Amino acid sequence: MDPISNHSSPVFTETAPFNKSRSLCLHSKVLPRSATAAYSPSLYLTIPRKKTILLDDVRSSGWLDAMKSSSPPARMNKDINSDLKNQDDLDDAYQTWMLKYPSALISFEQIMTCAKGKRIALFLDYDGTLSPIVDNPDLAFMSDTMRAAVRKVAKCFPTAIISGRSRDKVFEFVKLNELYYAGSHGMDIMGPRRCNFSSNRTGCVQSTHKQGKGVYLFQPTSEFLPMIDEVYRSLVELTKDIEGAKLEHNKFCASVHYRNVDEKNWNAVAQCVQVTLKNYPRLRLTHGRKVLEIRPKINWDKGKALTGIIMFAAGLNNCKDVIPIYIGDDRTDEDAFKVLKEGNRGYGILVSSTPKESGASCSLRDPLEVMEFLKSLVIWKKSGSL
Ligand SMILES: O=P(O)(O)OC[C@H]1O[C@H](O[C@H]2O[C@H](CO)[C@@H](O)[C@H](O)[C@H]2O)[C@H](O)[C@@H](O)[C@@H]1O
Repeated sequence: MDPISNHSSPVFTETAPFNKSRSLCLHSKVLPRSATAAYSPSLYLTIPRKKTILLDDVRSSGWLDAMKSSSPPARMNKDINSDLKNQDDLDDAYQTWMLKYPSALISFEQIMTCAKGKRIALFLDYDGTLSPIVDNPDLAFMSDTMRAAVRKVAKCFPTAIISGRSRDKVFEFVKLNELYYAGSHGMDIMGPRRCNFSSNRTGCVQSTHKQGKGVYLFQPTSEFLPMIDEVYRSLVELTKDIEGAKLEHNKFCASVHYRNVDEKNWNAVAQCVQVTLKNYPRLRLTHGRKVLEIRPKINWDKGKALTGIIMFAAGLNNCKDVIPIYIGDDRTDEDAFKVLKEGNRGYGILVSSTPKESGASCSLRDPLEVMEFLKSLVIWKKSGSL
């Protein structure tokens, strides 16, 4: 597989021939149509009385279907025989699915044969990839053994975490200094000072991380912060009577969790989000696993973040010999899989225990298999197979 050849980023543009002081600037395509236009301040949001009209909106726009299919359903507790039969069917379906998305563990040797002589760059999603999905997002801790595996693999290959969570929050979970972090679905990238993110260009600033380390920050949507704050506050208010609904402020993105909401009330959650979005035309909706996420309408996602980190970070600027491996479980990870697939470069690995369509090229069943894969990478590197 040809890694990062024919690379062209629609987002980062180089302003000078490459040298150590090469700088980044944002291509105008990235910026929202009216980057400087004022947004409507302090819109007071209420759910209109004519709920039926909104409900129709929610149904016709396909939101409810998308919400239902956003996460594998929990196994139903029927009688044991039919449950076993269902399980057999599910296993068969999974095996068939794996013909198209082979296990990255089983295909490990094959993947590594392609990586021989090249530099691997590793990209990891957090929730559902490094930590199992749990009901309370505040308690999605990764295990110490997973942390140790990530620490070891990061010593062998440049490693980045690309998450929908805010960068600070995902750092609190992962707690490893030696990684790149891209929070808010890639809209908040932090790299060490040695990387080539440059200051004095749109969105690039020098900063100091909590531990006092010098870092570069790349935040293409920083102007949206007040708007996201406002939307977050409005949605907290709007959803406060919906039992189980939970708002999460992910800095450049507001997330409305409905995992713990009774399915009969999902309409109400969707209505709150839909009525809010109508007042903020510069924001858009994306679906995650039992979560609706509101984020800036700009040409930036996990795929662009992956491209940016490869191009300008970790000394990987001569990308031709870099082979990116991206591991993720969520719909938003599909943006990164797409970048790899379209560029015919590297490997997208989908983490899923149920069959689903994906742009990934192989699969892993769950975070435990992800950990096995990371350990295999370390063993491979240490065996000098490069
Ligand atoms: O890009 P990721 O790192 O995968 O983050 C995506 C979202 O993950 C979190 O929500 C998901 O995991 C929770 C904990 O297991 C689960 O309760 C929730 O239902 C899932 O959607 C996180 O809370 C979100 O903010 C992220 O956007």
